[in-house]
Amino acid sequence: MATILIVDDEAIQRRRMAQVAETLGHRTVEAESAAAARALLTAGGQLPGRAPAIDLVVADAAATGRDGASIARFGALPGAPPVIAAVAPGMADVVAGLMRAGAADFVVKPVSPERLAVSVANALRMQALRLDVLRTQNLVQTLGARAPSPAGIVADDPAMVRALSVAGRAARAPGLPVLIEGEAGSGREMLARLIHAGGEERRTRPFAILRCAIATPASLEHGLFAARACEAQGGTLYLDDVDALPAALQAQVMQIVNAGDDRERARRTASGRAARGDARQDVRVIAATRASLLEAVRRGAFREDLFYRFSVLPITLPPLRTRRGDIGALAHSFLARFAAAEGKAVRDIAPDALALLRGYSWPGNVAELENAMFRAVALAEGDWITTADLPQIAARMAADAARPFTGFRLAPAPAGACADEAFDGKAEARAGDPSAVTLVDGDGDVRPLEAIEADIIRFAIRHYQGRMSEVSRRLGIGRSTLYRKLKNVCFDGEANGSAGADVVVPGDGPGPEVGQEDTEVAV
Ligand SMILES: Nc1ncnc2c1ncn2[C@@H]1O[C@H](COP(=O)(O)OP(=O)(O)OP(=O)(O)O)[C@@H](O)[C@H]1O
Repeated sequence: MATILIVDDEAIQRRRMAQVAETLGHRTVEAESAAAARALLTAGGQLPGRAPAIDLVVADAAATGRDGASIARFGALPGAPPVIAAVAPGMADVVAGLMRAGAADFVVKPVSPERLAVSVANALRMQALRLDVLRTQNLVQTLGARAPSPAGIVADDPAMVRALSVAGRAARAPGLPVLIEGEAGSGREMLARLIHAGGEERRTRPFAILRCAIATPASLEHGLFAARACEAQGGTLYLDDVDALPAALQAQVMQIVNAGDDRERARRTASGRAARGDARQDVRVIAATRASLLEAVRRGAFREDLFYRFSVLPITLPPLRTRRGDIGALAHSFLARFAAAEGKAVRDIAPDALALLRGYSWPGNVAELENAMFRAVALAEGDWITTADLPQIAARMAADAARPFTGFRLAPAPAGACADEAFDGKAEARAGDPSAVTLVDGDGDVRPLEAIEADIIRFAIRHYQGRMSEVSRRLGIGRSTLYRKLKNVCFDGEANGSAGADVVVPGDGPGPEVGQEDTEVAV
């Protein structure tokens, strides 16, 4: 049940809306003017970032007069309750202004119960997400202040916001094992360090790393023993590529995980006496895998019971090519960090260079982008990063583009492939299908024109290696139209980034990694 503030100067209208809200199971508070509403909102501890006593505002646009926009703007503040504007029919111009100012939605009076129900449910859902993001942001900022790393987390994409939100939950449950799934370079280790440094109990303790795919079985066994006995004492054991862990050692990990479960249970229930139990077992396991662990279970290569233990807190990091909206923010964040570290004057990325970055498929994910920006900053001579400072990316795009474009593909992309994968060779390899633009989605329906257009523009950028004048000439559209489409159509993850989902935290320099006791074992 939410508390909804109804703002309307006509008592009868107020009551009508309040009744609808109450039939939906919500509590209501009423105000007859914008001033009265503001007083209620500020008195109730409604300052940005604080838990609201009022969860949602439904405000009549006419009643709030010129103040309608300020109420709507209030709704856009971090942590403030969302505002639904109630308008008379034919007030389209007012609606546009209110939505721009920050209103979450609008309803046309007289408000039907069904419409209000949908609008209220959506606004409350969005608000829950915003608050979750704020909490994650607070966690990240706390880390920035207390821990030397991570330098900055960029997560505009909803899937990344979700991953950070689960990471926040994991940090607050220090005994539970965590599984992070994602491709190489997608940020798995960074997230593991974030979880470690975000937990009160472990952040000052060691963060030990065991790289299962590159260590020999003997050194792995030694490393696991060392981690349990002393190296990761009271801290975190990060098992990179856990799917490569030999069966005998999986049993040992299971023991560590069981001990962690017992401690977590004791911590949550009572005095925590059991939590003090065997100090040698006090290690939290965070496992990472780039292959599907479920697949490994099916093959009999990974213990099913251990897989289920890890599945309590699974986090999936999406590959960079499926969250293109994050590319610009990541590139700028790396630019700021490296320019400061190298003492270079370069401050920004030229539009052509940014388009090049956004058009590339990034098989090496964020790690590859980080490297590309490091080199670009080293090469840059002026204020801007230009396409000339990204020679490797241009060359790889040229190689991509050298593959023949065979036309439109009517068949849907292979399972698990995103539209972009048609260009990076993966879909091709899996489906034996040449590079093509997909016309039909996985359900057999024709894809929206905008999505097909976005694929064609991305293809053209690759084909002409980011030479935007050539791209716009060949596509027969002006450069400004091309840039507008890049912003609004091609990379809609960025354009549609949910309000308040900006978790870009300023970098704190390329300092040492989390925890002075950071240790790498057995490799
Ligand atoms: N969302 C992000 N925001 C800022 N930096 C990021 C983000 N994701 C990853 N990075 C940076 O990208 C680099 C690669 O990340 P990380 O090492 O965590 O990847 P990984 O998945 O563990 O890959 P690998 O196991 O191949 O090293 C790191 O320097 C990390 O700090």
